[in-house]
Amino acid sequence: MPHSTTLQRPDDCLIVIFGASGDLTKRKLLPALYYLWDRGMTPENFGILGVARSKYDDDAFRKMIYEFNPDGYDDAKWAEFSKHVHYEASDSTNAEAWPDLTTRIKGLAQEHGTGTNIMFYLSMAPQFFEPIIQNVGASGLVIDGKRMVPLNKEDPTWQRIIIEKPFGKDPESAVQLNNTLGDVFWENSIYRIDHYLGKELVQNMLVLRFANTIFEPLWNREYIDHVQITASETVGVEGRGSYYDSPGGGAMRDMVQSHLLQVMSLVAMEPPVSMHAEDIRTEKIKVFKALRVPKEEDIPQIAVRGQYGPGAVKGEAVIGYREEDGVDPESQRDTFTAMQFNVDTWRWGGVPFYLRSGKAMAAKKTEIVIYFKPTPHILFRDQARNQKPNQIVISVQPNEGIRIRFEGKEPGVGMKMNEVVMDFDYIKQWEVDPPDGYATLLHDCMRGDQTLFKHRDEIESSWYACQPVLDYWEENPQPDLPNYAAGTWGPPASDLMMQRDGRYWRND
Ligand SMILES: NC(=O)C1=CN([C@@H]2O[C@H](COP(=O)(O)OP(=O)(O)OC[C@H]3O[C@@H](n4cnc5c(N)ncnc54)[C@H](OP(=O)(O)O)[C@@H]3O)[C@@H](O)[C@H]2O)C=CC1
Ligand SMILES: O=C1O[C@H](COP(=O)(O)O)[C@@H](O)[C@H](O)[C@H]1O
Repeated sequence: MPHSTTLQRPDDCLIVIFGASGDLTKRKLLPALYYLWDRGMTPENFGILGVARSKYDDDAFRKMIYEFNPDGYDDAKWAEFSKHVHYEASDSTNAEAWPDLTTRIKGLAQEHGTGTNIMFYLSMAPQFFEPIIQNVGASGLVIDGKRMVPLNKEDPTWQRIIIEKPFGKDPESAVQLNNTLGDVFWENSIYRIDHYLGKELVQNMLVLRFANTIFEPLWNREYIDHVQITASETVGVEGRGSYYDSPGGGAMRDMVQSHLLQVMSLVAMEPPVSMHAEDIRTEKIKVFKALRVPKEEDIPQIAVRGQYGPGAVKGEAVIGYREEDGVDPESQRDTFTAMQFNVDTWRWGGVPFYLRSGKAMAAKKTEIVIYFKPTPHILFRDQARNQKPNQIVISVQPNEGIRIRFEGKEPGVGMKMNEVVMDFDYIKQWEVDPPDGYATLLHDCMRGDQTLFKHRDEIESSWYACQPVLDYWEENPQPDLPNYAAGTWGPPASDLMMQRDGRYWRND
């Protein structure tokens, strides 16, 4: 299936969301489905079934979703859309609940005329993934999960599963989860979601690189000095203290191993032979396989663990991580991680990729910065100290856009240079706010497009590159934690890591 931005209508299907009483469903999934429906991008025939243990019926569930964000829905349109929305109070982790659940699913498929196509969505905590997958497998609802291609074009029956993060907490658990999924579904029916891949400016990386001739010739070790990818957040752990402080939590697992390495793979991949999902994934997988697995002796130089203490974010006092509910007062968990990755390929030999992410930092921003090498010969000698490296800054959020920073002449007599910026501002250019990534990703799954979903090999290889650092941190408690005040750019060690290499984080 080629990756496409056309408004192709997906096949009829029933959407079954496990964990429907939770935060993700009301904050992201139902609004995204409403967004698609409002633009004619849902299937002609579709139904949505929310499943969780909380005691709602259809009407109470619809009301709960609507009341979470009434401004997000037009009343008349909601009345129409919500006819597609249903709820079953059931514990889907329990096999005994499944005969009734299966009957309800089949009944709704008949009511909405969706045939046997089903999109399952696991919007649950990770400990529930495996029992639910096994119960789905045993239900008999997955009739072609193991079929590689539709039997014929008149009968494009499918059952697909979207699975939320976190995808394991180490390589072993990721492999086990992949195996459980593989017992029920073929790889081409498994959609491991990463909402960062749904972000407009992340997808724009493919267009920037592969729809233009001016960038690609420079996109290699000859011209690029290093790459920085930052995802900083001003929020702390926001009531998720017990999850974040558990062995599966922390910034490395929550953001770096998952979202940031995915973003990095789009920066580092070779041009695919086509925009077919398989061709794009093939190139991404090669990047993950080329990720250097760090040696223990290198870890103190290439990885930094941070944890926020009390401070102030945007003028508001913030308690330290260790004071958060559900957090061990002596916790060693990383609320900030900075790490240097290397992609050991011909293109990227010697080019470090510095990734960092943290909670309770000075600003919310996600950006990719490509730093170019200095000119091979300095002509403007008296200005040499002002000459900054060229940069391409891809602002994923906020201020979505792409900015190219280069040297220009200041007006007036004499040759004084200064940094100037060519600015593609997404919102000014297109006069729209970027759609939420979940709308794109749900639409892609219903169309059978896996381009923006993760293959099992990507997940497993990304764990192999991160796990040595996690193990090292586990075995070597760090006495200086907390080591950054809330509202700052992270611990001094993160700046030192860059300075050792003669480089600096872009913190504007
Ligand atoms: N929220 C977000 O913004 C994001 C979430 N995610 C991921 O999405 C998934 C869901 O997150 P979120 O909605 O925030 O989680 P919540 O904790 O808000 O909801 C999870 C759901 O799990 C159900 N549940 C809890 N305990 C049990 C149990 N013992 N047996 C069966 N069901 C249970 C709850 O329903 P009930 O108690 O009614 O059964 C609820 O519907 C997670 O994997 C998360 O990592 C990813 C990115 C962003
Ligand atoms: O997946 C996650 O992402 C959010 C940040 O997402 P963003 O779209 O707001 O950048 C993060 O807060 C959360 O801890 C993590 O689980």
